[in-house]
Amino acid sequence: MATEPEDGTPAPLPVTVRGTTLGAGRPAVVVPLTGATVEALLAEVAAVLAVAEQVDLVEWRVDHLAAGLAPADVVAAGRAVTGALDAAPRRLPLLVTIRTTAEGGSADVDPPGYEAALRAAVDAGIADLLDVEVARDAATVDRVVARAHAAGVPVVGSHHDFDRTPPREQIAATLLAMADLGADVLKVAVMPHDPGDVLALLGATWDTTRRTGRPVITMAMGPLGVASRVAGGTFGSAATFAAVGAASAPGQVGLAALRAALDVVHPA
Ligand SMILES: O=C1C[C@@](O)(C(=O)O)C[C@@H](O)[C@@H]1O
Repeated sequence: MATEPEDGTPAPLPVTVRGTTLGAGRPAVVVPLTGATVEALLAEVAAVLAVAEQVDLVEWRVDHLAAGLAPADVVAAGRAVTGALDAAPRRLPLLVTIRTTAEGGSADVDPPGYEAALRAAVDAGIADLLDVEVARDAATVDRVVARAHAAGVPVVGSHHDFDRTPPREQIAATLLAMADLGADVLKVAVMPHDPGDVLALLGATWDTTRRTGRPVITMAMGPLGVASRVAGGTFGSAATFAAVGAASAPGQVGLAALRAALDVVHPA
C-alpha cells in the first residue's frame, strides 16, 4: 500500500520518456491521435509535427482503429505512426492507449484481446508509455503491467468515469490503488455535474500527489471541467490533453488556447 512518508513529503518520482518529464515543473501537453486508418493517423501526425514545439507527448488512441485490434494491425499502424514521429527533428514520445467501451472509448474487446493488443504495442517498441485501465480483469492488468515494465515502458494507470464524479476520497483511493498495481503514473478522468465535482477532482489530485510522489494526471471532462484542464497543474496534475483537430474527450481545449492559458497559470 502506498503510504504517507514520515515527513509528509514524498520523494518525487518523475517519469521521463524521450526528453519529456511528467511530474516536475509545468504540466506536459498531450495531443491525442484518433484516426481510424493509417492515412488518417499520418495526416494527424503531420498536423501535430507542424506545431511540435507546443507538444510534449502524443497519445495514440488505438481503439479508434477501424481495422480492429488484431496485433498485426496494431503493429502495422503503430509502426507507421512511430516512423512518422521518428522523422521529426525532435522525437516526441508516444503514449499508447486502448480505451474500452466500459470507459467511454471505442474498443469493445475482451480481456485476451485487450492484453494481446497492448502486448503487441510494447513488444514492437511502439509504446514509450502504456495506458492500462486498472478496472479491467485483474490478472490481465498484472500481466500487462509486468510486460511493459520488463520492456522498460512506464505504465499510466487509468480510470474514466463518464457518468459522474465520485467523492474526493474515492477518487484519491482509485489513484492510490493504481500505485499499488505498479502504475508509474496515475490518471483519472471524471464527468462533473456541478462545480463541487470539479473541486472534488482537484482536491483528490492535491491529496494524492502529496501521498504518492508519483505523477498524477487528472481532468474533469465536459464544459464544466475545462477549469481542471487549464489549472490542474496548480493542484499537482502532471499533464493535460489538448486537441489538434479532433478532440478525444469532451471538454478538451484546442492546443493554442491551452498553451496560452498555461502560460498565464505557469509563467516561465
Ligand atoms: O485519459 C485520457 C484523458 C482524456 O479522456 C481527456 O479527458 O482528455 C482523453 C483521452 O484520450 C486520454 O486517454
